[in-house]
Amino acid sequence: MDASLPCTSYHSVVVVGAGVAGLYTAKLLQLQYPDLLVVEASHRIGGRIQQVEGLVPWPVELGPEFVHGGKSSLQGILRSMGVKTQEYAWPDRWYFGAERRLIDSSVEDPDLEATHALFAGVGDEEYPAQDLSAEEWMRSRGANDRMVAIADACYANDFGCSISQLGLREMITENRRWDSGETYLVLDRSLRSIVEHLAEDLHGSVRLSCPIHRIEHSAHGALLHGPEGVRIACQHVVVTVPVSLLQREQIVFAPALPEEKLAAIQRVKISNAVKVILAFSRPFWPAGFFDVVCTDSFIPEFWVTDYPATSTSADTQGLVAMVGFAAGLKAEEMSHMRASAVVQKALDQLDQVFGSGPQDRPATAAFVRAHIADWSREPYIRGAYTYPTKDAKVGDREALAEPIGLTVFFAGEATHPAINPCIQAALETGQRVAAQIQAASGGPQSKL
Ligand SMILES: Cc1cc2nc3c(=O)[nH]c(=O)nc-3n(C[C@H](O)[C@H](O)[C@H](O)COP(=O)(O)OP(=O)(O)OC[C@H]3O[C@@H](n4cnc5c(N)ncnc54)[C@H](O)[C@@H]3O)c2cc1C
Repeated sequence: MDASLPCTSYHSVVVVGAGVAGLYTAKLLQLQYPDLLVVEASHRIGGRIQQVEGLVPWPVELGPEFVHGGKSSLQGILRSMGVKTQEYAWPDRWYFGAERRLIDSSVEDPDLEATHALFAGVGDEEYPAQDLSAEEWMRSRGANDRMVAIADACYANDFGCSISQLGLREMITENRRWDSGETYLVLDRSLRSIVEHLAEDLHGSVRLSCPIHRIEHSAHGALLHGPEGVRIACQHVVVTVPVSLLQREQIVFAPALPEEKLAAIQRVKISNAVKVILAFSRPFWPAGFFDVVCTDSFIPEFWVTDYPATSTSADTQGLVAMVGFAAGLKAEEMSHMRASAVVQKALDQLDQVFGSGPQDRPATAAFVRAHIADWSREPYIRGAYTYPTKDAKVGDREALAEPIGLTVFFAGEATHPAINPCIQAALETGQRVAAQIQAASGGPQSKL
C-alpha cells in the first residue's frame, strides 16, 4: 500500500471503503482505470472481514465466518482461489433455556416445525400497507410464546437483530429473492484470504487511514475531503461505507443527497452484534457437534470454530474454540456490561447446556481465555449488517443504490435489492456499480 500519495490528487475513479464491495469494485475497474484509488478510513483493508490472533492456533473470525448457501455467487471466487468448503446443516442442536433441554435438530418438536413452516412461507404473504414486526406477524398467525422465542434466537439473531426489530415487508422480499441455498459453508482457511485475493493487484492504489468526511459533487466530478486537508478530485466516486455511517452523517454530501435517498438511509437499520470467542483446553461438547441455537438464554447461538493451525506458539497449542453470537437487543445489552461479566455469563450458559452429573461445569473447567468483538465500537462500521427492518419500505434498498447522476455511485451490502447482508451480496453490489461506471463512461461491460 502506498502511504506517500500527495495531498491533492486527481483520479478517474475513487472508491470510498476497502471492504469486499469496495475491493471488488476496484478489482473489476482497475484495468480500465489504472489511476483508480481506494480510500479507506481505518488502518487495514477488509472492513467487516477481520480476525483475532493468539487465542487458539489459528486466526478467529471477528466478523463473517460462514458462506451462506452452497449456490452463492461467491462460489466462483472460492473456486478460482482453490478453496475447499465443508457444508453444515443449520442449526444442528437446540437448547430450550426455559426447559433446560438440549436436543438434536432431528428430534421432532411441533413448535420448531410450526416456526420453520411460518418462516419458510413468509414470501407468500402480501406486502402489508402498515409494516409489522416479525413478532406481531407471528402472533397474528397464532404463534405461541415458545415459537416466538425460537424465532428470536434462530431467525432474528441470524438476520442480525431481535424479533421485535425484524420487519415483515423486507422479510417478504428477502424470502422471495434469496437464491444462495440453505446450508452453511465453512472454508478451509481464514476469510482474510478472500480479502487478499480481491486486493492482490491493487498495490499502490489503496490509501489507508484516510476517512473521507465530505464529498462535493456536480455533473463534472467530485471533490473528496479527507483528514489534514487531503483533497482528492475524481470523475466518479463509489461510496461503499456502511449505512450506519451515512445515518450519522459521517460523510457530508454537498449538495445534499436527494430526500428519497436520505429517508431510505434513515429507515434501513444496522443493529449491533457481539461475538464472544472462548478458548478452551479441551472440547466438552459431543463429537461432531457444530452449532446450538439457545432460546431464552443470554447468548442465542454458539458454534465450534476449527481451522488448520497457522501458529506454533506454545501458548495456544492444543486449544479449541467456541464462538457465541448475539445480535440486536441482546448485543446492545452486552455492550453495556463489563467484559468479565459477559464471559462469566457465557460460561455459565455453556455449563448449563453441556453439563451433566459430576461434569456439571465443563466449560468453566476447560476455560483458558476470551475475546469479545463488539461491532458497535468499530468507529467506521458501527454495527453488524443490515437486517430486514421494521418500517423500511419496499424499494428502500434500490433508493440506497441509486447513483447521483454519473458522478456518485453507491455499493455495499445495504444497497443489495434482495435484502441480502452477506459477503456475496456486497460483492454483487460491487459488480453492479462497476458496470454502472463502465456504462457511464461508455466503456465495455464487465464480463466477470
Ligand atoms: C459479526 C458479523 C458476522 C457476520 N457474519 C457473516 C457470515 O457469516 N457470512 C456472510 O456472508 N456475511 C456475514 N457478515 C456480513 C458481511 O461481513 C458483510 O456483508 C460484508 O463484509 C460487507 O462488506 P461491505 O464492503 O459492504 O462493507 P464493509 O466491510 O463494512 O466495508 C466498508 C468499508 O468502508 C470503510 N469506511 C467507513 N467510513 C469511511 C470513510 N468515511 N472513509 C473511507 N472509508 C470508510 C470501513 O472502514 C470499511 O472498511 C457478518 C458481519 C458481522 C459484523
